[in-house]
Amino acid sequence: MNATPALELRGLSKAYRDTTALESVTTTLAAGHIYGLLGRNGAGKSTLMSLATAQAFPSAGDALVFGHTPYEHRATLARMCFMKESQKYPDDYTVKHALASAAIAYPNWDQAFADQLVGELRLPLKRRIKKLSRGQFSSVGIVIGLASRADLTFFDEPYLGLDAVARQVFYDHLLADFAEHPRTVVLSSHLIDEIADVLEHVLLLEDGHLVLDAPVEEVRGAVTSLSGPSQAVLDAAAGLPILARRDLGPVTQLTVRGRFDAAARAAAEAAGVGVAAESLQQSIVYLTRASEASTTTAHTSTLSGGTS
Ligand SMILES: Nc1ncnc2c1ncn2[C@@H]1O[C@H](COP(=O)(O)OP(=O)(O)OP(=O)(O)O)[C@@H](O)[C@H]1O
Repeated sequence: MNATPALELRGLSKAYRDTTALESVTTTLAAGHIYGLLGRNGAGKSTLMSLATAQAFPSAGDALVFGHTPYEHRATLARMCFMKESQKYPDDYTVKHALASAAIAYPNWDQAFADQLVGELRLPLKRRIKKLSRGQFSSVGIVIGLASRADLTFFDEPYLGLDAVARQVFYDHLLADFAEHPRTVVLSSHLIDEIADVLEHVLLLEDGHLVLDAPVEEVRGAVTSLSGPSQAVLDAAAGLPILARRDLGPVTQLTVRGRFDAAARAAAEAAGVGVAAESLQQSIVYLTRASEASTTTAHTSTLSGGTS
């Protein structure tokens, strides 16, 4: 595997007239992994992708793709694919035209794979792009994003309008094809739990700041909920940072930062305490709230996580 990072962002910022869309984002995306670029509406996800793919210029800082500034380097541009949620196509383009253009543009294009995806996603090849439903439009992006096999592929909210079957087709093919043809994939989303099983690493943006940059395995299960008789819950949580507490008469529900291994879980359960690892989405919500509360200056959380 190439040791040059797929993407290196150094103090990357983007300001529009009255909005700071991205504020001094610094991080490194190693080659050969699937990253989730997460954040609420307006957090800066699309802006980050546009800057990384040379579709917009930064106000400060830079984005290096495989060691090069992409807008100065044609060969690097050819290694990237960016499927935008608002991808533009010429007015008279049919699905077939869009796929034919992609076949020319992307050096690693796999036509057989594209044909298979078109079939599974039931895309009408002869229909004009502008006549497609929202889900069909997203499917075109999925076919191009996957079949291009670009070394660095960005999918900006790829599932918009897709039904459950089509979303599963996407996730299944992404994982299977990634295993056979390792590359770097960045998926933006605000539906964190839906894509959690696909991701290896999460980057969370809030108001243009990178507030979390951590492997999924560090985040998932880093927050645990305990519920049961108050004293037993407090005993089970001894020494762990408490992120939230709710008392309902004699019952207490605590959310703590920390993992419960099999022995700790068994001991807590023997004392009548229910133990549940929080989902990736809930863990991210709790951890970012906690980091906001404990520091007002440092923006990026790395997770050390208390364990039990
Ligand atoms: N061309 C522009 N001119 C002015 N402001 C812009 C422009 N593009 C984006 N912004 C602003 O920058 C911020 C970040 O926008 P961006 O589209 O990157 O967010 P996002 O995380 O992709 O959001 P969403 O999930 O809603 O797609 C928002 O406040 C947005 O309104």
